Amino acid sequence: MAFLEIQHLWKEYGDQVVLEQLNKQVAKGDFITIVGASGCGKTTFLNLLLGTEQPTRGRITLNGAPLKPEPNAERGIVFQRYSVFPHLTALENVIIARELEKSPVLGRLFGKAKKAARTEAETLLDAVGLGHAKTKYPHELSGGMQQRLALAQSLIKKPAILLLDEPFGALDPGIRADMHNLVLQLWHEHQLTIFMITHDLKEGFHLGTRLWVFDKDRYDPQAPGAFGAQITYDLDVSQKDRAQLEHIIHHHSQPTEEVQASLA
Ligand SMILES: Nc1ncnc2c1ncn2[C@@H]1O[C@H](COP(=O)(O)OP(=O)(O)OP(=O)(O)O)[C@@H](O)[C@H]1O
Repeated sequence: MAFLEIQHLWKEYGDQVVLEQLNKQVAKGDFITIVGASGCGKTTFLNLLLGTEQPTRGRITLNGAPLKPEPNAERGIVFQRYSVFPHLTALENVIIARELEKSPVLGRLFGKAKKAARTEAETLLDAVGLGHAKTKYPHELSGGMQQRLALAQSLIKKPAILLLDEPFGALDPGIRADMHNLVLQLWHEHQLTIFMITHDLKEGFHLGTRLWVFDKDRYDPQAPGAFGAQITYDLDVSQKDRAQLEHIIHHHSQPTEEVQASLA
């Protein structure tokens, strides 16, 4: 049985077909990077995995059981725009992620449980390189530091699956390289299965073990919403090889200037 299985998955909004007939199996520990033209349904797909959106048809199973129809601790997400609480310090931001999970109504933990959450939050902040910034507020942190904080917030819930929606899109190249190393380290240490959307094909190739291209096989200019995107390429990129990257770019049906530039 596959760890995660996507079966005949469709997503439509009204008469707009966004995703069409996706079928995939994902093994535990896969690091799947996702590229595709703007608006082709990548975030919608992540929302289906997270449980904030439901398929129109088909289903996703995790260890053989249908995914719970709402977000829960088994799936964590980090967006491009920072999702941290502005009025809490870095440490409090991580602790509250645990509190909201364990005590969704009160949003508070007490005594031993609170102490344990604090210790875990401190360890995670050290792990993401924010050990020196525990008492700082988000506005006092750089973009890269805020994304590190968002990662720590997700990881304290011990997700099996981490969903990353262009988490480094807004960061400078140097900071991005540091974040790549951090994500690879966390993926390994926490034995995560990761789905990550990126606009940077080179980044997808560098980080992933599989690279998925979302694209429309069929397009009707008279009815742009009639056909949805499919996963047109599922490439094993675990063995990094520049020739393979050239191949992907060559066969990508809509090679954008951005993609070409990323090779330069
Ligand atoms: N809640 C919604 N209601 C109606 N249409 C939606 C909704 N969410 C997304 N869409 C539509 O679905 C399509 C896919 O959107 P989505 O955000 O998944 O694309 P994307 O590939 O992530 O784009 P980008 O790369 O620009 O972020 C778009 O045409 C969008 O307008």
